[in-house]
Amino acid sequence: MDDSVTTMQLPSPAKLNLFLHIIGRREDGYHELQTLFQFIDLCDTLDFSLTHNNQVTISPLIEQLPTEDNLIYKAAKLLTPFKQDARFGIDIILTKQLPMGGGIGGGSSNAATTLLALNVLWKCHLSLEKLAELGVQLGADIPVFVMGFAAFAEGVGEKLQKVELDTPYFLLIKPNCHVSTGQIFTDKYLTRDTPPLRISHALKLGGHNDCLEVVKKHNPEVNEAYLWLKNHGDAKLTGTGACLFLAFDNWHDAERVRLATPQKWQSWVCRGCNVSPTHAVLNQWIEQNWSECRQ
Ligand SMILES: C[C@](O)(CO)[C@H](O)COP(=O)(O)OP(=O)(O)OC[C@H]1O[C@@H](n2ccc(N)nc2=O)[C@H](O)[C@@H]1O
Ligand SMILES: Nc1ncnc2c1ncn2[C@@H]1O[C@H](COP(=O)(O)OP(=O)(O)OP(=O)(O)O)[C@@H](O)[C@H]1O
Repeated sequence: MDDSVTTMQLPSPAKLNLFLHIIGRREDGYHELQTLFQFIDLCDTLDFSLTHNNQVTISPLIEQLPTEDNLIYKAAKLLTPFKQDARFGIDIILTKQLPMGGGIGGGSSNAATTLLALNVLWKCHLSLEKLAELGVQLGADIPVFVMGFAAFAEGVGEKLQKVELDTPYFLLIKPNCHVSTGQIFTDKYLTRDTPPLRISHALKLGGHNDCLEVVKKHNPEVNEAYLWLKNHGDAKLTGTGACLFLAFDNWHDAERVRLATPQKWQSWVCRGCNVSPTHAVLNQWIEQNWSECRQ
């Protein structure tokens, strides 16, 4: 195998929940959702190098996160039984840009990117559907990153219908707090009875985020940032927070508000995407290395 097919660099994007309705709770504690996922072009980067030592290494270490708990490591271990050659290993370099505990799915995205890359480098030849089925064992947000299209999602977030959405610019703000998804979903004041919508209505009418009130209650700084952003338009919370976002028709307006954002909060202007940046780059890579991929 030549060098071009033993290394791969992929972007690992964030997602936004344009709305997040909780319509019920399953017996296992997981919640039945209706949500609209769109990717944004704010990304981590993962560099993969194939090895033949049967090891999975990840660098640099994420502070306070043992490698065994890193979703990248867990994703690699999930694919191990499907490797074409048991000696295959992988060295992964993670360049982190996405804030953690922000509700933008950085960890889930990293896991999905790893599944997609190793499926090719380790010649597992699994379908996207099979990778999504494996991924959901690690997290409800992983399937949408594996499938790679903007989607209306139901179930726990894994039943996906592809949608074509406007692609506005978003101002994204991260208040200085880390929200635990588990804590929000177990709060007794969380409302879990939004009536289910048909996809056509959901796309026409939009929606809200049922987690907002509970997240604001636990995190005064989210409330403060929400009130600030609301002065500029229809501010929304993504996932279980802490990140908030606001859509704009053009980059200049978004950047103008970003420049006015209190400096104590991290802020970005990014663009909504209907195709995951991971898939855009991966498809190019596969085209360039097609003959080796098929072996
Ligand atoms: C809030 C969202 O980000 C919206 O996209 C997701 O629903 C959360 O996805 P995630 O972080 O991949 O979630 P997981 O890692 O599977 O679960 C984290 C915790 O959230 C709760 N959880 C998650 C998803 C869901 N539909 N119902 C839940 O109750 C579970 O109690 C779990 O303990
Ligand atoms: N590769 C990874 N990158 C980020 N976090 C990871 C990773 N692997 C495991 N984690 C753990 O997952 C937690 C959630 O991180 P993540 O960046 O996915 O937050 P989030 O955007 O709030 O996720 P979600 O919206 O899916 O709940 C982190 O606090 C961390 O403990």
